[in-house]
Amino acid sequence: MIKTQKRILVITAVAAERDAIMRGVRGDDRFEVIAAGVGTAVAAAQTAKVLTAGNYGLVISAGIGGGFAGRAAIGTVVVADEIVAADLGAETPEGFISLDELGFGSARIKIDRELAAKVTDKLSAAGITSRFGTVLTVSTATGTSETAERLAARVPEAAAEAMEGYGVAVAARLYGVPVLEIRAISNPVGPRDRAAWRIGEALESLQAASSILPEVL
Ligand SMILES: O=C(O)c1cccc(C(=O)CC[C@H]2O[C@@H](n3cnc4c(=O)[nH]cnc43)[C@H](O)[C@@H]2O)c1
Repeated sequence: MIKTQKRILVITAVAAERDAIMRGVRGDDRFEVIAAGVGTAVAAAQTAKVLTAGNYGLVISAGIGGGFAGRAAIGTVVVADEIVAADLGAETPEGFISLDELGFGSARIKIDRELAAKVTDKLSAAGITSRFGTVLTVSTATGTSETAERLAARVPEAAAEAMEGYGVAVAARLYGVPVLEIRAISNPVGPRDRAAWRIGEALESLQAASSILPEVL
């Protein structure tokens, strides 16, 4: 397999996610892994700052995430086929209007299917339970069944949610660099029960998922 000579930028939210990924890629110096902070603004700004300074062939938004019921169970890995900024739009008495419907661009970023398939195929071969799915980017982590149901109705193909992917993807698109999003599921999307988040299990899955990246990219 021909490997990319360009560097690979991985953007996480927090240091624990960054460290799990660094353990996974085992010192492969093509990977630069940065804990940028929580949310799209800081994720986009940090991504753009790094891309301005370097020669990168791929950007990955990675970390833990919430899984939609019946779509992505705790400990499994979701590789995005599309990233959707699910709350970017306008609220009206009749319901939510997306950025696309408003005519202000798109809240959806498609992922290169071939590239994402290489990752999921390798994850499966390594015995890591994973799936393709749409990953939502939200500004507020879902904390009620009502919001979970509203988001699932708004984006029926949603498998997971997190808080940075769209920001990372917008910055990468600006620089013409392909993007992936990889989420290890730590909690269900639904009523907030922070004590029930399986962060350790998700970080182990994130490390395991990262360990296949040097071979596949
Ligand atoms: O407290 C810890 O030890 C710890 C270790 C690793 C990560 C965290 C986080 O809180 C990460 C926040 C990050 O996680 C994403 N996330 C996870 N679950 C959800 C969710 O249900 N809805 C939205 N986002 C979620 C998100 O990308 C946050 O930035 C703590």
